[in-house]
Amino acid sequence: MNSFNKDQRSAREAIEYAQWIAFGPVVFQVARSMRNLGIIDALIKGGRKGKTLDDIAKETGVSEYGVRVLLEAGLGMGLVLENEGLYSATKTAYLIENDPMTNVNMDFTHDVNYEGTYYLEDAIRTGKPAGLKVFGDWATVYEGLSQMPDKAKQSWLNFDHLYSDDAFPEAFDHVFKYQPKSILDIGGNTGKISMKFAKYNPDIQITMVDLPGQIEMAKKNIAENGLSDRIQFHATNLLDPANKLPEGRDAIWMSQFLDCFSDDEIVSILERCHEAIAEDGYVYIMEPFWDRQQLEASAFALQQTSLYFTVIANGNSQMYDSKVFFKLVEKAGFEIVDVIDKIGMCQTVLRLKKK
Ligand SMILES: C[S@@+](CC[C@H](N)C(=O)[O-])C[C@H]1O[C@@H](n2cnc3c(N)ncnc32)[C@H](O)[C@@H]1O
Repeated sequence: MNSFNKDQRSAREAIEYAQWIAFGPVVFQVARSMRNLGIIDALIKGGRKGKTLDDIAKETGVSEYGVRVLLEAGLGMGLVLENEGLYSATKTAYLIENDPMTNVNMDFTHDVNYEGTYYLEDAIRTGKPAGLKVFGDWATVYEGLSQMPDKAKQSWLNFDHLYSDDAFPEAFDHVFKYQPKSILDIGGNTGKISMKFAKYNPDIQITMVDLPGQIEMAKKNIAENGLSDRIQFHATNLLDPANKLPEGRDAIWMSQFLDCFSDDEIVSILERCHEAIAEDGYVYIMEPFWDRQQLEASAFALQQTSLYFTVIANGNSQMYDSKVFFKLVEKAGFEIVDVIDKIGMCQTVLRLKKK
């Protein structure tokens, strides 16, 4: 994919596009309100023939005024069609209502990022996640994740899981091909992936590494799934270079983890992986690199997700361009042995060995 090397819009399209950007937050809230108030659902149920504004107001219980302003905004946004007073839904409206990826992205944008993104400019100027204050007084979102309001936490988890869930078991086939006996799952979060490892292979010894708050969350989930005897825990903050990793495992797994760190922090964590891993072991990294996506829509979603890291998560990380990331891996003393694209919806799996 190389769609970023020329300006593909005519002057007229550029004017329209600039207005989309100028009204971006309004456009977003209109679509979300139409979804939440049942207006898109009513439009879809009206089929191609469509429904009158009155009918939609009666059906949804929203005032005529409310339906009118949303429908009119929806016309300009390409969500709504109008023919002789009858309103119907477009394909885009159908996706806003029914597409799981679109819904997870919208909820993540609203529940986690919307308020905080107001402070994006401050975040860029200071290198700090200036929007995180809307949730609490933490240095990074990860310290506060287990204490975030339920709705925000759920939308965060849904977002995180959407992009990694469908990468399994395909991603594991690339790990178990080399028959590791022990594995570190770094940044294991809820314990979901450690549990998948445990179920995939009954003999492998698993250690999950994460911050203390997440380890507590994971311990509970793992106990509820009856897998406590299979998984050990190592609570640590890897931002501190003095915090070493448990040694001697013959595989290290990190999925959607290193994107939580800056360039220098990634090198520091990988250097500690280098120290900790068995001499002939492999490090596996699963990341959604925006430059390795098949579709422009996927690259777009990842490029915009980077700003969540800037303003909410930690102020200094992102969804990486693989060209930038690969240099960091090599700087830490690793050689990239395999690059496997098209894992699940958007992931790439890297296999590294010590140089
Ligand atoms: C985006 S989640 C990845 C979850 C999981 N690996 C997956 O693929 O779905 C990142 C994880 O890294 C952990 N993490 C972030 N900063 C950390 C730090 N400084 N030390 C240890 N773990 C950290 C977070 O707590 C979180 O569980």
